Amino acid sequence: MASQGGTTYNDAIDALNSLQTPFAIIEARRKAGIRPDAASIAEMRVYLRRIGLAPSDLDRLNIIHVAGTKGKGSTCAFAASILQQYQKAHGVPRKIGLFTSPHLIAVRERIRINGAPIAEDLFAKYFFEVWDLLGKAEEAEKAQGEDPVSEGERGGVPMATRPIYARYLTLMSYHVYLKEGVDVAVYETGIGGEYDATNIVERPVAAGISTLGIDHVFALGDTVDKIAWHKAGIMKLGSAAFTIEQVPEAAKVLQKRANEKKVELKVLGVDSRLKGVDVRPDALFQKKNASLGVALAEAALQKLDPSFKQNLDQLPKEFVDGLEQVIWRGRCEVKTEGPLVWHVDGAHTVDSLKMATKWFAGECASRQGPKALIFNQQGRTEAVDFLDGMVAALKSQGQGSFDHVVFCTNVTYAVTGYKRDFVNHQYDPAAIEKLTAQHQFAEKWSALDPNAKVVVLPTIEDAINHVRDLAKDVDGQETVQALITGSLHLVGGALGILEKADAL
Ligand SMILES: Nc1ncnc2c1ncn2[C@@H]1O[C@H](COP(=O)(O)OP(=O)(O)OP(=O)(O)O)[C@@H](O)[C@H]1O
Ligand SMILES: [Mg+2]
Ligand SMILES: [Mg+2]
Repeated sequence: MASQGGTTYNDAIDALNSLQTPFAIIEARRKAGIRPDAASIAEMRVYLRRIGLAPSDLDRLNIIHVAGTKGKGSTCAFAASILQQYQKAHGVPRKIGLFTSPHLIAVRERIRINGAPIAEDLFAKYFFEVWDLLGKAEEAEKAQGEDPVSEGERGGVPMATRPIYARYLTLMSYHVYLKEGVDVAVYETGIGGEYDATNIVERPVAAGISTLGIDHVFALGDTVDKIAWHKAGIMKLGSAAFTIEQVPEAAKVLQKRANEKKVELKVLGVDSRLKGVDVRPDALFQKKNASLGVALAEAALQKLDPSFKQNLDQLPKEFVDGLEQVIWRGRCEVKTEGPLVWHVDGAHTVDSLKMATKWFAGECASRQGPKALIFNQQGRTEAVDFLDGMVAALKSQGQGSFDHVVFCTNVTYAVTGYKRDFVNHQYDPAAIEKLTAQHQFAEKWSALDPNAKVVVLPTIEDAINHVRDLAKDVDGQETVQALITGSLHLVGGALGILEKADAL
């Protein structure tokens, strides 16, 4: 597909959506057991070359690289926010990049500079520059009689002209950050580490591995040690490496791989200098993320600013401000709408859903009134087993159970359907149409808690309106406490509705 003369942000998002792997192909690969492997990295290097860059060019970005099952994005946000505050006070670093995934409200949120998502026009400009460079380079290689297939060939499948969605954005981010003169960039891995598109960086400033657990079982393996092997792949000889305390199986693998790579891996406890710092939410997992973020920022500043000296007794003011003023949308957010209090969290794994439910329970402790849940997770059959943990987590906090439970799809609006930034070809369209997953969730929840009033609704907008209606019936001091969780797409769509157009 050519750029078709389009130049706007919407054109770019449409072209980007055309790079999604369709559901049918994902299924076929799954059945054939095709997983990301070393060839994925080889291909990324070819694409990088085709946009005129060598891996050594990425050294200029002074990359902080973060992998982990949970807390990657939060850790990255802490590190970037600290660097931001440091810059305000010292003028160093000049420009801070932050590359994260997935997006919550708009695709361009994944590529930030100095805290802000890149502007729509800039996104479109760089998007099509990369698009055209890739097209022309492939043509030129073919014209010279080079076989562009052979280098990145995987199992006889020729390399596509352009990489798939997430990898395209990774590639584009390098182009953007180098053109814009970014001198430190914080990168969240997409899936895993070893074979993730972000792992073409050879000399990061530092690598950080956040909490490990089970997720992406098909790509990474079904045990925490297999998963740890992948995440350990971002540690590089000559770069600082940090992690936090992990379950023993994971810790062992990380250490073993660090030894093999001759990397000194520092295992951080909760940083004692965080005492008195208002890290939100006030939960252990977030203090671990913050501790990792601090260590990564320190490692970067040690390289970028010769006058920076680590203070082991106390965090500098810029660090405290960075931690306290960090903005990381869709995680543990509270929004009050009259007699209705929304709690929004994008948790979508077993452990993080328990965590999110406990956080919600804590928030509910001081309020009276019914509790409502809006939940979805699309395209993961195992998600039905996540529900037990949530029921148990609420009970264990002495908060009883949800009175109302709503399962909906990630389709944003009842009338207009998906916002462009959320179009997703990777899910089974028939299952969305029939609300298959949602009916399974409903059946399971009714078995777990026969007293709950469970409903299945087609869209996020319908679900929100349903809960808003509940709030019309509460009296006096009561409020409806609502939790929206299970998927970042759900949460992003919900924030878009709750805050209208200005959610970004
Ligand atoms: N260290 C942690 N351990 C367990 N749960 C966590 C941790 N950090 C964050 N969470 C939970 O996971 C949610 C997502 O956090 P975050 O965006 O930082 O993770 P991520 O690793 O980037 O996840 P994703 O897979 O969505 O990219 C948070 O809202 C919180 O509920
Ligand atoms: Mg994930
Ligand atoms: Mg993330």
